[in-house]
Amino acid sequence: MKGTVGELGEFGLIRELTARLPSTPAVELGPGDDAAVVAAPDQRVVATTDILLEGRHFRRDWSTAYDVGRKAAAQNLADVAAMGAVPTALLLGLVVPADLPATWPVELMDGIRDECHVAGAAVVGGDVVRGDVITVAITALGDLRGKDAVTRSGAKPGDVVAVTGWLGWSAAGHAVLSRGFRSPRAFVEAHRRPEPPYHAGPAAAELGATSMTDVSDGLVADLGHIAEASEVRIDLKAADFDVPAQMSDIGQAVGVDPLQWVLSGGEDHAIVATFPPEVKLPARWRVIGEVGRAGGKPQVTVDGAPWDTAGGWDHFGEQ
Ligand SMILES: Nc1ncnc2c1ncn2[C@@H]1O[C@H](COP(=O)(O)OP(=O)(O)OP(=O)(O)O)[C@@H](O)[C@H]1O
Ligand SMILES: Cc1ncc(C[n+]2csc(CCOP(=O)(O)O)c2C)c(N)n1
Ligand SMILES: [Mg+2]
Ligand SMILES: [Mg+2]
Ligand SMILES: [Mg+2]
Repeated sequence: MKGTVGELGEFGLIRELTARLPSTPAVELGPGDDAAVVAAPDQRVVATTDILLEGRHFRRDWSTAYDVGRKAAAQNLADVAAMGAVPTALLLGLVVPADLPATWPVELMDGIRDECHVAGAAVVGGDVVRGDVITVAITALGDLRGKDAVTRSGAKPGDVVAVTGWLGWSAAGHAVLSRGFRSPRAFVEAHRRPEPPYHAGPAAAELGATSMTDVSDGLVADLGHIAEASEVRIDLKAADFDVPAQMSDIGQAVGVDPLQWVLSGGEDHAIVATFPPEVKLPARWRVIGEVGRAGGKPQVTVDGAPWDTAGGWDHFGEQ
């Protein structure tokens, strides 16, 4: 495709974007009208939104448009899964400058479409606006299939804490990229394209998870939200985390303790949940700690002590 977004124009761009979407029988009415119509057999809908901003969440010299699309969709679809729901639909709000090559938003859409396919969802609409900074604002919807949502507030003292998915890989990849390197590839790829374990969300709900969240900001920070909402203490054991040898090598090379990435690196969208101790967890779940009584202050401890550095990303913090 030749030319810029400005040359295509608003409706030319919308045509190019929507032309790339498969027809999906589950969606009653897709893009093209004032709004979409999505079936909700459950009569409730799980809804969530997250923004990716150029410079803050991605760099065009680090990630392709396709990568950004995969990541933007993943970040939202993981939130749906973390409620115990199955992702169904997604809407894309897109801000782009007029001089952006038209291939960029088109490849972004390919990435979003493909990540939706992984999670079983469909793109049902969106909006495009001209602006100075590329902004990808996604809203995702999901289906609870008649079950209760798994919130952040149900953890009970005595529960076990378990996680599935990657931890620290995206942060290690970010450390590599921000020092001007492009390898080790596995970590750089993890930063560009997280792989949330979508099916683990609804599976955890079926197993009887008492609380759940995805790890977007960092494990300690995100478990901190569970500790606060559930009014409990969460105790983690560092020895329960395996730090891959290659991650340790990167840590050595850049002078960072890799446990920092595992415990407070975000953007891998692992799923972490609490379960009653009698629940038999499938092998994909790693038990990493337990829930205790808050004793005054809900908090997350590591090996018995409060985690003393930042537990994760804060958009207004010092990074
Ligand atoms: N501008 C806002 N208006 C209303 N609610 C908001 C706003 N920003 C965040 N929230 C709500 O606050 C809660 C926490 O938001 P947060 O973005 O930290 O969660 P998250 O989307 O799971 O994490 P992340 O954005 O790191 O992926 C969510 O329920 C979210 O809907
Ligand atoms: C260019 C660039 N610089 C820094 C980072 C790291 N980063 C940005 S946002 C975020 C937390 C999740 O965001 P949110 O809370 O908005 O979901 C992290 C770890 C990046 N990805 N790209
Ligand atoms: Mg959010
Ligand atoms: Mg989340
Ligand atoms: Mg966040």
